Amino acid sequence: MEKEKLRVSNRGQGSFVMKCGGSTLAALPDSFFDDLRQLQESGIQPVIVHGGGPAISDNLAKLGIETEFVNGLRKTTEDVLDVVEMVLSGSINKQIVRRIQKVGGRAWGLSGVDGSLIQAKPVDNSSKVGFVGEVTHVEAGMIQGIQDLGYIPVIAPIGVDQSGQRYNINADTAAGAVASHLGVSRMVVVTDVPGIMQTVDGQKVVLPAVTVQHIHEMIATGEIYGGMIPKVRAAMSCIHGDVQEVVIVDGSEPKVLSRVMQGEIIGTRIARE
Ligand SMILES: Nc1ncnc2c1ncn2[C@@H]1O[C@H](COP(=O)(O)OP(=O)(O)O)[C@@H](O)[C@H]1O
Ligand SMILES: CC(=O)N[C@@H](CCC(=O)OP(=O)(O)O)C(=O)O
Repeated sequence: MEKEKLRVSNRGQGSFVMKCGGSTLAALPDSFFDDLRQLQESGIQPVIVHGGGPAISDNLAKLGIETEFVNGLRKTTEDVLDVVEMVLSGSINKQIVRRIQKVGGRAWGLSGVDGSLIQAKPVDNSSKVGFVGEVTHVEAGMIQGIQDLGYIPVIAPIGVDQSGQRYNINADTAAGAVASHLGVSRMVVVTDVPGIMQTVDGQKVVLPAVTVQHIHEMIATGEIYGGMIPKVRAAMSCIHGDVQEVVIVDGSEPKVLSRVMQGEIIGTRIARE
């Protein structure tokens, strides 16, 4: 166990977890995936955890299944869960794999169910939100095995427990848990805004860095709301472990991933204080 932990943490230095939000997936240019491929070829080992919230909502609407969010989490009935798994583990996961392959990269898609990669239990307010899970364990060795074979792991955020029950996990939460268990030093959250924004003197500005205290204040004042809340929560919980920083960036910025990896000040950085 200790040996496995050491292997995992040594590996973390050359690896990063990228969370790719459903809000931005369709808009990501081929050059984004080409940048990712080049990073991998240079010896950096990316891991992707993706969302797909808008595509889930579209599919639920087509099927006439009602959907609602409780504190940012989708209320997940058995019917909703079927669609969530179909969209995340199926179409979205394979779409990302194909886009990486299209630019000559190597990608291996799987969900948290495969090999019990993401183990989960019901969230505390499951009586209100249904089959929504929180992560109890991530099989980091499996992710490394895929990396050792030369592939970029592309992970859909569905969790599973020992009884075989599956859970819908918010993708930011799942990415934070993967980053922590893998012991990477950095998580990059790719979304549709250039970072955490605040209105200063009537102008919207991107904050280059935020402290945990500032995040709490911005949530309290409503300046951080909706889909940004699970991102900052995931960031605050993973920077307590091996993860040194979480960077929130806009996926449409040219070469955004390599710029973050080179330490350029871009997007919003949440680091350990
Ligand atoms: N302070 C903030 N700065 C920037 N975006 C914010 C902020 N607070 C809330 N948001 C919202 O968070 C959204 C990103 O979350 P979300 O739509 O869930 O994206 P994703 O699909 O990438 O997870 C932004 O489009 C914006 O509407
Ligand atoms: C529990 C919960 O809310 N799960 C999310 C999972 C997808 C997700 O998080 O996608 P984005 O990253 O695109 O928001 C959902 O059902 O929408």
